[in-house]
Amino acid sequence: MNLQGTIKVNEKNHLEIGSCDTVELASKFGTPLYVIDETLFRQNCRAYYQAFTKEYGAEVIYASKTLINLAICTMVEQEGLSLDVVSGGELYTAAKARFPMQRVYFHGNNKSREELRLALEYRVGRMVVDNLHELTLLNALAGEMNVKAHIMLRLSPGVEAHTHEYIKTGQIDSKFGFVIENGMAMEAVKSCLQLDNIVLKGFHCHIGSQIFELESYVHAADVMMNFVQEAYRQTGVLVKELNLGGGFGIYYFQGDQPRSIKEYADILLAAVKDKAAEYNVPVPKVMVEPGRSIAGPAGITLYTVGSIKDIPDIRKYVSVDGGMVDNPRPALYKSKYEACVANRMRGELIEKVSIAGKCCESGDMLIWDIELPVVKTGDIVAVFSTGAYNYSMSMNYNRLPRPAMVLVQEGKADLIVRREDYADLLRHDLLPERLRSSVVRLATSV
Ligand SMILES: Cc1ncc(COP(=O)(O)O)c(C=O)c1O
Ligand SMILES: N[C@@H](CCCC[NH3+])C(=O)O
Repeated sequence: MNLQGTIKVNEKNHLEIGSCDTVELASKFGTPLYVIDETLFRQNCRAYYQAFTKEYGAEVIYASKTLINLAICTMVEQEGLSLDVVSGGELYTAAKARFPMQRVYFHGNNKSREELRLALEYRVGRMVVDNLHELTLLNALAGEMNVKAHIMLRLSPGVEAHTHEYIKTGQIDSKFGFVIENGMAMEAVKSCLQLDNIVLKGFHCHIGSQIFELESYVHAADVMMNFVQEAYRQTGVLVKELNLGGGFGIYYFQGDQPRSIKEYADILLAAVKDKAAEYNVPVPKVMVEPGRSIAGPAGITLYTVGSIKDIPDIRKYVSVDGGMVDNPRPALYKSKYEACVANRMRGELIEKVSIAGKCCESGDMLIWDIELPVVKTGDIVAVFSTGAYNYSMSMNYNRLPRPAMVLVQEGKADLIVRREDYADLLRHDLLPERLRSSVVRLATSV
């Protein structure tokens, strides 16, 4: 078990986070419960700020798809990071949190007209343009609104990151960005020059997520800097900004060996500098877009154990009160997690169990074959490293209300996302007048 941040075992043999006893958190706020360690979240922001911004003047842009709400946005702002948003909803959240719009980057491979208009109205710092349709639309909208759109072009560098198939993004066969290899990217640069309301500021790429091999980033930096030079040579445009995306991996499970954020910064910035010299172009301003490595380790999820089904010599299923609805990653990517019995951290008897969710879905398994102190109904199970892509990917399948989220620090626990109730589930349901009659007649029964 990799206890990170303020997570520890207290004198009651309970799991503690942010100096809060998790058993008390579960009883006060109910379960399932997302718990965010404010100290670790801020420490991770600071580690990035120190390694990239203080050391090299690079900009760190928190990827809000990882986890976003008013409290998270506020902390990101306070820690001096910028924000990457990929939808009108994320943008609206940032605006409501009064996030400075100049520090917002708007991503997405299919932004709608309304989303683009909203981003222009808010005057976001950079639009990260993914395709020609968007470029044309953006130019037209900016013209109508009498503003200029400051953009970066998202490029597909053809770099394969060694990670799960579904979270790779930099390879050529991908829905994201302009492909460099086949000339699409250069055509896009040329198109920008024809468009009156577009100001091309830089290039962007993102090669994937949960990446441990820093060499993949060096490769991407090489391809991108080569393109900076080529674009300059072919069009006379010398961009001054290079956004190399996010993707830095974290520890989830034994065998995961993340490098330090400082190493990541040193290697990446050295690569950009070397390549600038090699390709004879000025060193651009560098940006990175971490998400998982800031929020992931800072979150845990608490569940209460309900039914336990023991199939002798085969498997013992321990069912909890959440599952794929609050953490779809094991079902989607076969992601592995570590967990503990939060109310009995050091148990004598250890047994192998599998932790199941409560959805009507055989694939709703959180953890297969984990060794835990003998688990009983009513125990609190804590799953680690759930801060990233859990709440943000949660759903209401089986009409399960989404859990609450608390922010803990130095013994204080504040609710930052309220638990959904049944009324929330019906909030958007409408009953047409013709169904309201107490006698519902079938169309055929005339
Ligand atoms: C464009 C872009 N930037 C940044 C990120 C953040 O990645 P991560 O959470 O792996 O750091 C993602 C997600 O993969 C992304 O698609
Ligand atoms: N949602 C993915 C990673 C983010 C992909 C975004 N480009 C995960 O949970 O690992």
